[in-house]
Amino acid sequence: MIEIDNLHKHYRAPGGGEVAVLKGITLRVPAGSITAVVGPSGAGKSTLAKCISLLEKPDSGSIRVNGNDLSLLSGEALRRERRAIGTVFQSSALLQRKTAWQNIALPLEYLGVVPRDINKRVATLLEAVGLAHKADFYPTQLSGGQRQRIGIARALALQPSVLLADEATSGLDPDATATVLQLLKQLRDEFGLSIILITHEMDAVRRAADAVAEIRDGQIIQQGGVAELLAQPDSLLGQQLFPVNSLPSHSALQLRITYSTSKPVSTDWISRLSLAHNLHIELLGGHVERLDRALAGRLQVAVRFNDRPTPTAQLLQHLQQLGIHADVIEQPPQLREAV
Ligand SMILES: Nc1ncnc2c1ncn2[C@@H]1O[C@H](COP(=O)(O)OP(=O)(O)OP(=O)(O)O)[C@@H](O)[C@H]1O
Repeated sequence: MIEIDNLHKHYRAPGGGEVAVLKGITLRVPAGSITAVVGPSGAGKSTLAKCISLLEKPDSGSIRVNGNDLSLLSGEALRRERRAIGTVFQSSALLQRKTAWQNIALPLEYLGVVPRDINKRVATLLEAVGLAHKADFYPTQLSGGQRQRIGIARALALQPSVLLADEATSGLDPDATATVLQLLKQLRDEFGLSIILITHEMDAVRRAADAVAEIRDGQIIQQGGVAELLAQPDSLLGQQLFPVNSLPSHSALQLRITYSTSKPVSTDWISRLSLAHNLHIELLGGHVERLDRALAGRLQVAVRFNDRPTPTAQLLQHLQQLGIHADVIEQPPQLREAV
């Protein structure tokens, strides 16, 4: 578990004066979960990453790992406790003259771990990241995704309870990205890690994160569980996670659909609704996806009645029973009268 409370950090501006970069960041990442931190360029994400990995000292606030406040430490105690946090960056930063095996072994050698234990630990880690067969390969002989997986194995060498991944999938192709994200989820579950995923890729957030926090101008402006945000019709983060680009449609009842997470949504709801109310539905745009723990969906649809229209309120109520929240975006005049 990592608990970040009211973290502040400023830098000296080159022309004099100070720039406040983090203005009271509070974030909790429980063991066995992945929280993504997103936000525009210059929002303070890297500064937050540097504070969490203890490369920068925050001005005030606390960073507690399993209850231990790391922001208060310095010298030997800081060096010792830094092990609680493993980091992996965009460029995996592997040493080019060392093999995958040697790169992973390095932090253990620095610590003076005996060779027999190093062998065991490196073998376990190579196995965990699925690259036991690449142990003797040099970084230049590995693909970008494989390098990143070795970087993750090295970050885990000292058995941290927190893994900080700063833009760990940026620049990787879709397959390599998928493999790295899958690995992070597997490590979350196997080792009960608290993972902080700093990223600008909403796709990565949707696929891997349990929760997400958006940081802007040094402050968290929205946060919550990914599934919950997707189920909130007006959540801006939810809209960024599942952008809905709709086709235009005229003279029809247009609905914005959001799948609930509290109630299972039957995947055949369109047929059920069509049969019950003698209507047909045009799908104008949207996104439905099975996330780790729920079915999430945000869609825009046009509803046309074949015969006598059902009052809109009744239709919305039926949708609610099917686990679907609907907002009316457009309603033709003849339907307004039918309500
Ligand atoms: N060492 C420094 N000295 C002065 N200002 C800095 C320093 N490091 C970062 N900043 C400023 O702090 C702000 C936040 O930078 P930071 O790198 O944390 O943003 P970011 O969200 O990671 O952006 P990006 O997504 O582009 O990497 C920026 O305005 C930047 O100019």
